[in-house]
Amino acid sequence: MESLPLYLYTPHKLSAIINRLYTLLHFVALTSIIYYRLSFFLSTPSTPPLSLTHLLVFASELLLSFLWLLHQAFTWRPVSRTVFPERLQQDKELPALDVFICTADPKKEPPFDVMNTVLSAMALDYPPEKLHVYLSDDGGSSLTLVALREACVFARSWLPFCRRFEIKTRCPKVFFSSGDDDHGVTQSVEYEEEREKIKRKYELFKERVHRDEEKAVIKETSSPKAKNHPSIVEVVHDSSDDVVGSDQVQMPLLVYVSREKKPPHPHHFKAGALNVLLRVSSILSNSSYILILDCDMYCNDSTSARQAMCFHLDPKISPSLAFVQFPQKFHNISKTDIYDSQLRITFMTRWPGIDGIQGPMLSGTGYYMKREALYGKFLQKDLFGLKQAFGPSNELIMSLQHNKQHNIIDRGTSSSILQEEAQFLASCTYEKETLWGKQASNLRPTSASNLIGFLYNSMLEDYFTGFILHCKGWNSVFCNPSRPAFLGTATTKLNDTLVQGTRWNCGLLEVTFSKFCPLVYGLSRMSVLQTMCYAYYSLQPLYSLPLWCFATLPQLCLLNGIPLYPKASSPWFMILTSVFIFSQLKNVEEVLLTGGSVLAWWNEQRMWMIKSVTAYTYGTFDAILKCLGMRQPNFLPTNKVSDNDEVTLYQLGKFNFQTSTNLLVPIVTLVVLNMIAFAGGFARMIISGSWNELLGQVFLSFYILWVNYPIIEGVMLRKDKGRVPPSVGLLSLVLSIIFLSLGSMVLRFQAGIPGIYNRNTNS
Ligand SMILES: O=c1ccn([C@@H]2O[C@H](COP(=O)(O)OP(=O)(O)O[C@H]3O[C@H](CO)[C@@H](O)[C@H](O)[C@H]3O)[C@@H](O)[C@H]2O)c(=O)[nH]1
Ligand SMILES: [Mn+2]
Repeated sequence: MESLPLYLYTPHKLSAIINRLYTLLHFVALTSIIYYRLSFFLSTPSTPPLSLTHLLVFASELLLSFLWLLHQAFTWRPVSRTVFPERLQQDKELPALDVFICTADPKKEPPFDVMNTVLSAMALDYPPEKLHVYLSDDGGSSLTLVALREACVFARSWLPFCRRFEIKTRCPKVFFSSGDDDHGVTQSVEYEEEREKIKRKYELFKERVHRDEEKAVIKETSSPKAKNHPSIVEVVHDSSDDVVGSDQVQMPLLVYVSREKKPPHPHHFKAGALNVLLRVSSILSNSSYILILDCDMYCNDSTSARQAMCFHLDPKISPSLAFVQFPQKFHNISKTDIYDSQLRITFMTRWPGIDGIQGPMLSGTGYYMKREALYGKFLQKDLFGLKQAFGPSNELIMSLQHNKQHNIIDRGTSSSILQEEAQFLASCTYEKETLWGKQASNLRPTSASNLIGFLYNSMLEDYFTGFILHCKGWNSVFCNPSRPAFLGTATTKLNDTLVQGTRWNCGLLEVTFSKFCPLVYGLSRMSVLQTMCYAYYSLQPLYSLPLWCFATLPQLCLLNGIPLYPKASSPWFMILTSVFIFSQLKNVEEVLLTGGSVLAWWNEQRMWMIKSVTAYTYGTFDAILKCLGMRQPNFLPTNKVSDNDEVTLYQLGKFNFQTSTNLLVPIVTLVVLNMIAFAGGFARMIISGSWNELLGQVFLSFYILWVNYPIIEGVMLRKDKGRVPPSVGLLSLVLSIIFLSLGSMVLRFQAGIPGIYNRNTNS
């Protein structure tokens, strides 16, 4: 008898039809606009040189159109999936699971919160003897280690409590602060008593960790240790210690890993940390599947592992399935979400779309990875080759061959040799001359197109590693259950959002500039649609060019009375307007369909503009400098703590302009520039009656100002701490005036050359 399917796959046919129709219509309109521009340029070929402004605007239109086209791949075949974990085999048939949690900085990532993530992972609804939790501490902080030991003690009470009362929220901090006891067992006196008991233990645990944190703050203000320390591997809890049958509960294996760091050795940030965990875990537990979590991403649904297994254990898709990706969701999103911190479009529109092609991109956290996918397909017998690829550790090589062996359980922790070996695997020289972190296409003929571990080429290790996996023919699936499987901490400060965005976009361009540029490398290795999706991301930072252009040049021309767009009375104007309106309407439709509001769409528009002229722009510079070898890569972990004022501003939906000047000046300058241009242009339009020629440009400025009203407010109206500092406002005004005066001079100089502008007015 055929068993029931473990999951259901639902293509969204109606959405697909609507999306494709829209794509087609929009494509025709865009082509006609390009035709219009070209015929305009070619109509009077005898009068060179062409106006630079026209060319730049046209180039921007082309680039925007191209990015739009690439993006259509995400909307081509949207699907969704439903899982039936209750249909899984018995517990004893489930595969072993390792959980990797990374932390890097005890100040930005408070140990107590990290421990809550660890506890939520230990409490996953999975056979404890098959669950192994690893914490990587790149900060090398004794604080984290001590906190982990405390967490382990608390887990002895917390885990049985969760299991006994079928608690749903297994992150203790959330459980004790939310007040709703959403447990599966009906309320009882026994439960209440037990809850009180655990709560006291929890408070004690919290107190201890916080006390240590405070002590540490006094002691070490800046910790040079983070960059220079030996490797530490400590098995905090070994499940073979648990006496089965006694009233003591079984607990998962819990291991603390702090890899060695020494100044001249590159440590490759998170990818490096994950690779160390891969090696260390391979000789301790060597589970076939791995859940990867950022230290702020707690497990909000303890059944996520079983949900993921519905895909990994499905005989039809399992052989080629590399990972099951859950969306990143956040516990601290405010109603207005002014910074678009929830990354709605990524996880609600794009991932369900790409799931209908070859599967979602790797998203850094909240995914269940098949270990084998990260080990490449090496010839099993070639010991020399294996050592060249994986490094000198015999234990590690053995683990590759005995896939299901749980070394620590088989041999016991007493094996100090194993401990030593783990330390060796976490040393900073281990990877020298090996293939760890490399995409090995042309390194050795025997390992053609192989990768080992998470790849180092890009700071966006997730995007790049996922890309290479897909190129190698692996698939992924997107699992988006109604109860969020994981919840993280979203950025609630403009500065954090933009700094993070700069890192991401730099990471994307690092891939674009490499020989793995998705548009070229991907095309021969995966479907056109999947390539388009990856190419879209790899070129996303280029939005900065057209957005800078559209925020300055039409405005400059407007002030000088030079039209750039067709006359309002011409049919071309209609086409241009409808392209604008329909693309916005389509956007609104998407936002509404994914549960957002019109306000959310409006906020997304603004953040897209802001990010384009800051994060995308700086990310591009960073990537170029890095390519030229003029800049070292740097992964500054995102802040996971914020003070009360910041949170209040965010909750109120008010922009917090306490942002580094580098990031703030471009935004404010462009807004001020548009204010001047709009005022000047509008006046000119009224006085000279040239509305027919200038309407397009006046509207563009108006639209930019309308969307960015909160910035105007921040410069001119607000008096609170979060306003735009007057000095920045002044600097921006000066910069705008300089740009507009210099620009006007150039335009006048160009206009001096006969035959340039006189023909524009005829079009
Ligand atoms: O040298 C480092 C730097 C960071 N991390 C850890 O990496 C994780 C992600 O860092 P975070 O500062 O939270 O960056 P985000 O930009 O918020 O993270 C997103 O983007 C990253 C890629 O830039 C992905 O790796 C993440 O999974 C994804 O959530 C955190 O747990 C850090 O502790 C390390 O372990 N070592
Ligand atoms: Mn993060």
